[in-house]
Amino acid sequence: MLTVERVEKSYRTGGLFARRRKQVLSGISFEWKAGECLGIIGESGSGKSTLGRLLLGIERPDRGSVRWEGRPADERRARRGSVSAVFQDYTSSIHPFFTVEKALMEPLTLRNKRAAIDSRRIDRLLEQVGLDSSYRNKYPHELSGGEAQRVCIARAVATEPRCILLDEAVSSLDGSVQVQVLDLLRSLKTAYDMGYIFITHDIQAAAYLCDRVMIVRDGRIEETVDVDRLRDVQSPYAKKLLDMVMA
Ligand SMILES: Nc1ncnc2c1ncn2[C@@H]1O[C@H](COP(=O)(O)OP(=O)(O)OP(=O)(O)O)[C@@H](O)[C@H]1O
Repeated sequence: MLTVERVEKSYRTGGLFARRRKQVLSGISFEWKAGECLGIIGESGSGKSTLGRLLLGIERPDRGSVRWEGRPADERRARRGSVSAVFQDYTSSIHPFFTVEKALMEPLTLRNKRAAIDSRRIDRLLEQVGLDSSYRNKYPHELSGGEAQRVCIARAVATEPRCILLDEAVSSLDGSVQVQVLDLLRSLKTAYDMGYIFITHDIQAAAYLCDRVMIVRDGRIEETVDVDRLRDVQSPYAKKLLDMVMA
């Protein structure tokens, strides 16, 4: 389980020695339970990716806490087996000189340095993301956007975490490829019995994949609602966001 309590985050503005700070997240508290698919939605600049980095322990909050199974997210032990991530920029997520096989081996060998990785494991991972074994020897520049993102997803599931955090992971894919990747995520969720934290500005994509969405505005949680009650949102901002999609 992930527990986020009263998180605050600000950044210095105007250079290294500037005193002024911009508040990016304020009073963020929520829980994510195993198996759940939680959408975090909001407009550009609302603080979604900053929150994602705090959940991954890449950055620390100024105040408040982010804990996986009770341990602070910035402890590697807390994250191991708990969470992995897929980002928007699939081209730079895979080392340009790594074959797909090497890219998939990396998280497995990091987790278990001494174990020899069974090559059937690589084939199985590829198969699960809809790619055949001929992809093992391809380099990132030989992959389409959808294929590269499938490899990133295979990397994320390789260590079988409880949760995958997806930050705008389908946003730069073409419409039909987006739906294919969302369908893939749905099937992997069942196969691996895991959940997602799905960060996006796209309410439709969030509604397709998630059980619950949290609407973030100017670094605060505006409203959290179950997807099947999305039409019942209360806050004027959430209503406006929805109307823009429904129009
Ligand atoms: N490392 C940083 N240093 C300074 N300011 C930052 C930093 N990271 C983010 N910000 C600022 O924090 C605010 C929120 O950014 P963030 O990327 O979290 O928003 P977002 O909702 O993910 O937006 P987008 O959908 O456009 O990626 C922005 O104003 C951004 O300029």
